[in-house]
Amino acid sequence: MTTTNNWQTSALDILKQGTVVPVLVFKKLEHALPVSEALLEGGVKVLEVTLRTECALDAIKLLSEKLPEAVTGAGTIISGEQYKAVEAAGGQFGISPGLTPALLQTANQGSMPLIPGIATISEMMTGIEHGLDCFKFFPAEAAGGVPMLKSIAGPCPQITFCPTGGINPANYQNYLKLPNVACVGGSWLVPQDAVEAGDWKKITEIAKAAVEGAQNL
Ligand SMILES: O=C(O)C(=O)C[C@H](O)[C@H](O)COP(=O)(O)O
Repeated sequence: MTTTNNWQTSALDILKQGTVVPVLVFKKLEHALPVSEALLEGGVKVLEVTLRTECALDAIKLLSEKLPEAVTGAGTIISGEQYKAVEAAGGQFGISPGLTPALLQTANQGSMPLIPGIATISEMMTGIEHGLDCFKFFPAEAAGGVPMLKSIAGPCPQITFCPTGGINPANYQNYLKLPNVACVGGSWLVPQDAVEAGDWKKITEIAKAAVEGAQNL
């Protein structure tokens, strides 16, 4: 069952727009703009706002309106209802930690690309059956890391990944060197203590270092 979708852009286009994708947890709506501006200043363009906090949808709406130069989407989508809510809020993409056939069917009826998470070959095959060729690999480090992605590239070289989970400044380049990895995601890019302290400069510095380190690998 290969399903075609009417997504406004492809999942691969989204993944290719930023080599490092911050996993954002906004506890307060007022943090959304300054944090995102600091990330843009550091060269980070794709923003994954997790739906883990109450203000997440409002943050996606705000960033979509105020920062058109960013590519704002949602993380932690675990239901079709959440997918639709993100779409309605103006999100440009959705990322989920895992996948279910119901979620994939909802996404295939929508206009927003979904990048669902997989940790096993069988989950990836379920995604492929629904017409997908881009996945989050989550939790990357715990689920086999770089060796797992190298193994998957054997039978399925056409599949592209955004590994997330346990990625940090010491290991992210190892992932980005793989031909089946377009970008990596992680919370290390936006430390909560910097957000709480309003240290936007620090967030720009971390972003800049990560983006520079991703170039010329
Ligand atoms: O919220 C989601 O949608 C998730 O799937 C989980 C996040 O992607 C990871 O929690 C990020 O992992 P760390 O960079 O190790 O903190």
